[in-house]
Amino acid sequence: MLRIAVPNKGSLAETAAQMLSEAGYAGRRDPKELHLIDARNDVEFFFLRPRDIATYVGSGALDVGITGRDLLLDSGSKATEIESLGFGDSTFRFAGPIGKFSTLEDLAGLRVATSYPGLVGEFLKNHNVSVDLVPLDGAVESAVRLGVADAVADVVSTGTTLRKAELDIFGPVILESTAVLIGAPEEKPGLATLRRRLQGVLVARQFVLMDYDLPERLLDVATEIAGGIESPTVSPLRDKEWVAVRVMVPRSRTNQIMDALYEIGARAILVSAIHAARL
Ligand SMILES: Nc1ncnc2c1ncn2[C@@H]1O[C@H](COP(=O)(O)OP(=O)(O)OP(=O)(O)O)[C@@H](O)[C@H]1O
Ligand SMILES: O=P(O)(O)OC[C@H]1O[C@H](OP(=O)(O)OP(=O)(O)O)[C@H](O)[C@@H]1O
Ligand SMILES: [Mg+2]
Repeated sequence: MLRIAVPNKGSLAETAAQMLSEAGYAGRRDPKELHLIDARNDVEFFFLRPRDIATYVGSGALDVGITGRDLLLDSGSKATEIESLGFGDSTFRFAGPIGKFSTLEDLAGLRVATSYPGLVGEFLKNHNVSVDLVPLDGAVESAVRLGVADAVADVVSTGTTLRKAELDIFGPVILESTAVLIGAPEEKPGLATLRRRLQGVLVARQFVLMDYDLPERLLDVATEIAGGIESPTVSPLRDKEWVAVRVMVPRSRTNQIMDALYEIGARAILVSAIHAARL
């Protein structure tokens, strides 16, 4: 039975649970539930703090887990990143009082507050800048105003928290993070099925099906606009000069592609959602 660690709280928890449910796995009914056996799918879920997941997986106590790339690197665990899961994107940045710092070197010898000391310490070491790290549990943006640090290093998503604290980002990007599937040093049977299922969910989220009718002589031009994953499916119509075409297209480009196809002469363009996929 594959043992899977899933975030029980925080930014990643809801989407992770949703993704597993779309992949056909059982979900917990009570948000306080910490353990769930899904016998039908031969997996066992452990709901843990996202920060701790890399530790459990790295030690081999659990086989795989869902966490943030930043949390994985911060933990120093032996777990490895298997693939990104298309949600929980964030950037990890330095920030300080507006206009005070411009380069990483400006931080030398100063106090930097963070709740990711492993990640930030490693980054600074690689850049030969020595600072006094101030480890905090969260809300690190307040550390400058309250005088316990000169700058912070933290997760930035919309930037709202930094603006409210009157801080500004500076220096190089520490890390581009996203939710990732991580695995124990030794690969376990059952992992391939989980990966295929999660990839199916990603495909279903990222693509739509597009059907349209087209004069056959325009097929090459239409294929330039939307080529599908391998190649478009083309079916005959009763009118011999026309064909029906079906392609998968990236959801984010749906309207541009519809406009372009209409422009060259496609008609009856219909878009439908994909509920599940194995490519
Ligand atoms: N806006 C965001 N705020 C915080 N973390 C985010 C955000 N967007 C994505 N993440 C990612 O979520 C993970 C942090 O999740 P975690 O549950 O530890 O923290 P949290 O959402 O700050 O929850 P809490 O502070 O309540 O513990 C990291 O991988 C981080 O990059
Ligand atoms: O750029 P933004 O969209 O404002 O998001 C980033 C902020 O969100 C997170 O804080 P969270 O609410 O998790 O509180 P915490 O710092 O106590 O973890 C993170 O630590 C940043 O402070
Ligand atoms: Mg937080």
